[in-house]
Amino acid sequence: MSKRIVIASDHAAVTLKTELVAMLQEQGFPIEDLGPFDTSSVDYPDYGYKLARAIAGGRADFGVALCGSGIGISIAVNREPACRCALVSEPLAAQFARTHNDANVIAMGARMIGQEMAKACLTTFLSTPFEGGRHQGRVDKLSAPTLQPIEA
Ligand SMILES: O=C(CO)[C@H](O)[C@H](O)[C@H](O)COP(=O)(O)O
Repeated sequence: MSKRIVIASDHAAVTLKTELVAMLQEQGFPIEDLGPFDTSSVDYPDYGYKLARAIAGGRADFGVALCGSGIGISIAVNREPACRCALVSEPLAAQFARTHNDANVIAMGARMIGQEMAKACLTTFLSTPFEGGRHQGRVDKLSAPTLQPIEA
């Protein structure tokens, strides 16, 4: 079954969001756009929360989170324990986000990278599987309710 994707942004990344939605639709992904739908100023924590709740609630398998730098919305999404959100600006980082971190949300900054680079990052992200193995235990630690100290 095709991966279900949700996408959200703030005002700074509405144009990039529209481009990525069109690409994903062309590629046949079920994609839900959580907004916003115009460039009026909004707060990235609100849309990061909306996206994170959609992932946590099982409405989607993967998320695409966008803002001007990608930083603010990635911080917001990562407050939801079910989300592993990776901020990337080139495809190798998108690849590692999947192979090593099993990231389920990709964040990008519309004021940091061009549309073609963002498309390349997203394509890599969605086509790269998690490697498992030695990475599984580390990812499990990320998903625990709290991080645990190691013995000194
Ligand atoms: O979260 C950010 C910075 O880490 C994003 O770049 C936002 O899009 C940015 O802060 C919005 O800024 P604006 O001046 O209100 O457009």
